[in-house]
Amino acid sequence: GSPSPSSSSSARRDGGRNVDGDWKRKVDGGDDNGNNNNNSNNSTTHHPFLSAFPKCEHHIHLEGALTAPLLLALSAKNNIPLPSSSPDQPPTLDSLTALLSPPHSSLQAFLTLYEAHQTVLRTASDFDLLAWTYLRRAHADHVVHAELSLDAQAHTARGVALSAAIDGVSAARRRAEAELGVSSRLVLCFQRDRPVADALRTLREAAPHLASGAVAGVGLDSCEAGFPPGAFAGVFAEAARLGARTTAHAGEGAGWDYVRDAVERLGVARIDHGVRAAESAELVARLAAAGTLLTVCPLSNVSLGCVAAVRELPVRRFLDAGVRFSINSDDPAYFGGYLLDNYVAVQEAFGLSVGEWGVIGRASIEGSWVDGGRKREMLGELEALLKGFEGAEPRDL
Ligand SMILES: Nc1ncnc2[nH]cnc12
Ligand SMILES: [Zn+2]
Repeated sequence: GSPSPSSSSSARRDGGRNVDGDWKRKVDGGDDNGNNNNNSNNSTTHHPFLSAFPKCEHHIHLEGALTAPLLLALSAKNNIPLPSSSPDQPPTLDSLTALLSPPHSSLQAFLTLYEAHQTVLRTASDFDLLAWTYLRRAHADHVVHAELSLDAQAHTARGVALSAAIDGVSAARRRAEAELGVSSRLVLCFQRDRPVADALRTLREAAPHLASGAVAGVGLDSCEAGFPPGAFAGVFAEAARLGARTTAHAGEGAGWDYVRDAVERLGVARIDHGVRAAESAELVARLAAAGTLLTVCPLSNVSLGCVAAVRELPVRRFLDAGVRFSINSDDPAYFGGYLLDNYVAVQEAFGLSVGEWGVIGRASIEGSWVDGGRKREMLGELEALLKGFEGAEPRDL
């Protein structure tokens, strides 16, 4: 169906009384002022600088923001059963919460669960509710700009119209801009373990949405090892001709050579994850020289066993080498935290200075897919914050 101008009214129509009142509070994980109380430590009270930091999130899969309350509500609304360990024991809030909680045994094990869960998404208003719930939660972490990924093929393969998914997300994005002042973009990700021809078909179907601005760019995700980026060179060349921004997951589940392949053969100016690029000094120098933005996802990398702990990530290495990167949540419902939690985890592991956070913040803003005016607005807020905390100790940030 077509999206309504107000996502709250469309959600109400689809979800009946479940979508109001208690349910809404549970789904949002917070009270009606947008204060969150789930999935989080005392980040806000203990980290005045990181809480107030104007954040750009570039790597968040909307399907990865399907929290346990949202899964239960959409499963009931659309009459789609959730996978359960036993047929006569439907999942409960507690059992689902446990299932979603990290660690996950592998990227593939996580992806299998994630794909099973997203079958509860059927209508434009479901996508609207999902995107709005995420954007509202992100706003509580002072995310000022968000670039939202969507696995288009996973939905169209289940019979959901591409335009329904896109229209639903667009409605939530408009509302977030109007009510929260959060700017956002939509990124359609091709799944690299599906045929290249399928990606090309999806790109062509998305062309009108690229032209309208409802879709800003394309990405490449899913199981990485064995599916090198170069296979999609033709798709990415056509996407660029259509005016799409481009990014690709690389260097998460496979090695640094996949990062090089994505840069060389897909021509991307951004890499999602990219942390294994640190294994090649030559590639590190090249990424720094090109100004390529890596969208690093600390809690994701730990949750999927890519690294044993956040302190093992090449954060210092990248800062020292001048590699630009942003910090991101990837799939917050599955990896134990939203964006502020990821910022706090980085600070606890590395004890960065105000100046180093300035470098990260500027790269995040400069690397966002927004115009110069929006960048200047966000930079102005960042510089004012940095000035206010000049000379502060890392432990007080
Ligand atoms: N971390 C991840 N890696 C690859 N594909 C994904 N899709 C959602 N999350 C992903
Ligand atoms: Zn990802």
